Amino acid sequence: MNQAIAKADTLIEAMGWIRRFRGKTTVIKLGGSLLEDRVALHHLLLDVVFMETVGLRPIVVHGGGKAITQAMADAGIEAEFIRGRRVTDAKSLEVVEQVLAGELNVEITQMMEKLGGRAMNLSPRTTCVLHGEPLLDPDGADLGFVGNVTSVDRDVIEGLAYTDQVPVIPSLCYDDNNQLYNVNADTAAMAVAQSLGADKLVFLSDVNGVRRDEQDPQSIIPAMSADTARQLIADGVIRGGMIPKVEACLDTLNRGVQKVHIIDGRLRHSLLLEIFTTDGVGTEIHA
Ligand SMILES: Nc1ncnc2c1ncn2[C@@H]1O[C@H](COP(=O)(O)OP(=O)(O)O)[C@@H](O)[C@H]1O
Ligand SMILES: CC(=O)N[C@@H](CCC(=O)OP(=O)(O)O)C(=O)O
Repeated sequence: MNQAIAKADTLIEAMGWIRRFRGKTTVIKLGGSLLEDRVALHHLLLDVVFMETVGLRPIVVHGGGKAITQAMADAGIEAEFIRGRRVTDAKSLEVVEQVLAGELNVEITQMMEKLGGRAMNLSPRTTCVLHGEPLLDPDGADLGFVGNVTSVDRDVIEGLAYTDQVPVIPSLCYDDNNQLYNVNADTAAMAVAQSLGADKLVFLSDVNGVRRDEQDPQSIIPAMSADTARQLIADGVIRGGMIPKVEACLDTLNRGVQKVHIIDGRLRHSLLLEIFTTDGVGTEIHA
């Protein structure tokens, strides 16, 4: 009996948070490192289904960097990255499209449906909601078919809320000439969050947050200012795949999204902990 009462207490405790965030949009970016861990992904999608069930509006944007690199290797193509972005020629783009739109997008949507939620895949193979243009590298490097999102079909995404469906969006966009581009998924999540005026943007990765020493989980920085983040990139403390993530956070804070978090998706219920507890987990970047 006491156990049942404790469960009821937990529900009552959650009520304040649920009221606070009901109807509010949270963009959740799933990284490829996390997508490799099916158990962690299962728990995470369960959190997303829970959020939707209690009236929050989660939107999932996903990458799949690790799976793309593996599929490219299988096709005999060597991966090359410049400042965390994959150089994408025509052949690589085919692989990227197959992995992101043909495989992961469908799998995530199906997993959510199996967990009792309703989800809708919005990909170039169904309904593409991201539009953009080629991304120009600041140092003039040729990135190939790498895109930058310039507009998002808000109406399509927001319309799904009326049918209780969670949008699931891969990081691909079309330009005006129907050319497809590979978009870094952190950048894509940022564009979606900005366009919808999201209340929260959460990056779920395979590290516990931004660390002073990449190898040392204890060196996590729980909160940092935009200036510190820029300095840590310049100093090389933040490198590789963490660069576009932090850059996306900085850009997002400039445009009115209130909170940006980088958290460990492998930690069970990290998403719910982030939203429904005072302390939160991972790294929060503030203006
Ligand atoms: N200062 C840092 N703190 C934490 N991780 C870092 C840092 N600098 C680089 N990284 C790397 O960034 C990776 C996360 O980026 P990425 O692999 O692109 O993740 P995702 O697939 O989730 O987008 C980490 O696994 C880590 O290797
Ligand atoms: C241009 C560019 O770099 N695109 C990314 C898209 C996937 C992605 O960003 O996946 P993660 O979230 O797992 O890093 C890529 O090809 O890897």
